[in-house]
Amino acid sequence: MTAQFPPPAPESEQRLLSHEELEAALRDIGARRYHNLHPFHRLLHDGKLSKDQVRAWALNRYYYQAMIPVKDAALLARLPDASLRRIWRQRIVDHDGDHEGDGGIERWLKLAEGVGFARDYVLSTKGILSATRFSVDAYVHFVSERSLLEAIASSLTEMFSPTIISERVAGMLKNYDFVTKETLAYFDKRLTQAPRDADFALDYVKRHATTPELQRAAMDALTFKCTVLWTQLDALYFAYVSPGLVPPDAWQPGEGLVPEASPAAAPTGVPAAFSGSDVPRLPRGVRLRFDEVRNKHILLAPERTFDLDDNAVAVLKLVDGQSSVSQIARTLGQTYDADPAVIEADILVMLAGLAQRRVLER
Ligand SMILES: O=C(O)c1cc(C(=O)O)c2c(n1)C(=O)C(=O)c1cc(C(=O)O)[nH]c1-2
Repeated sequence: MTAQFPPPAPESEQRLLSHEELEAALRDIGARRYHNLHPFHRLLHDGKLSKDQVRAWALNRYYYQAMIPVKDAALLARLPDASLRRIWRQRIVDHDGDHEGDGGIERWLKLAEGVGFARDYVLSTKGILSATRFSVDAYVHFVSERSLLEAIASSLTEMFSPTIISERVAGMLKNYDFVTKETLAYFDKRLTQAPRDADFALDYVKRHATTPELQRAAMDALTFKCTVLWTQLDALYFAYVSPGLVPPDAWQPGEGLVPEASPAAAPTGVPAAFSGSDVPRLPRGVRLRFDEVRNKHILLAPERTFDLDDNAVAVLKLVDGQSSVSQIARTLGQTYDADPAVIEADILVMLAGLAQRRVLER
């Protein structure tokens, strides 16, 4: 039997690269794997996403932002000398700020609030996708467990971020009327912070990757980090673009938002309860629609969508601006062979909920 030997590594993996060659190899990884190439980012920058899809991005990315200083603190704890720690600790200050209301995390919260989220909902991280959590946590673990060289090399994606940030900010301002320059203020500071951080990390990697094996480890670390970013966009695409399968417990459009002021609101802000003789109707601009991608009915309101359960769909199909609640209950009673009085009681609760969210009026 012929023994199986692993194929010899290509020459580039065995030879010690010059600093220029190493940098070129690292940049090549970014050119092929950085998240600017992901379809979700293309859609985001080209203005092809709905407001809810942009919200899903802002909400999920918050978790990345919140964990970056945790990752940097793990790395800082492993740095052996004060001169390195002095440099690295600036990253934590950049994200956490020097005082309440300052720093990158705070600016990202403003971004999330700018697209409609309630701050506490974002801070709770309740609605983020599990895949976001897994990939961000994997980055923190990687930096805590691998060699210092690999930990530092994994931050080198920042070499590529100024280009994507410029593209993103210009594209989003041009294409979304609900996005303002103030909302995107987070990115202003990144345009100077990222190159400063990347220069330091690149210099460190060049000086410490002194064997072909160490150079390979640095390249692998950068590849891993590109995957961390890419996976987050895969998860967003799958849940909120196509096929549009939002996992249980993840954010559903309409959740965690600050209620928008609406002229249809009652003066007290809370609409009075419906009665059987009321004739419910959809306010102007609100429509019942079948979402082909998600294969279910949704209520489409300006800048918002609401998921509906089967009962709500059955009722809303009969909301025609002419039938009273009691008439709708009678029709459903006949259709489902059920007691109209019981149905009416259920409908009244459901309609009150929809009216509170300003997608139903009388
Ligand atoms: O907007 C982006 O596309 C983008 C990318 C990256 C990156 O490449 O890792 C970072 C950031 N932003 C960012 O804002 C940030 O604070 C950051 C820290 C790090 C890191 O690995 O330490 N990457 C990034």
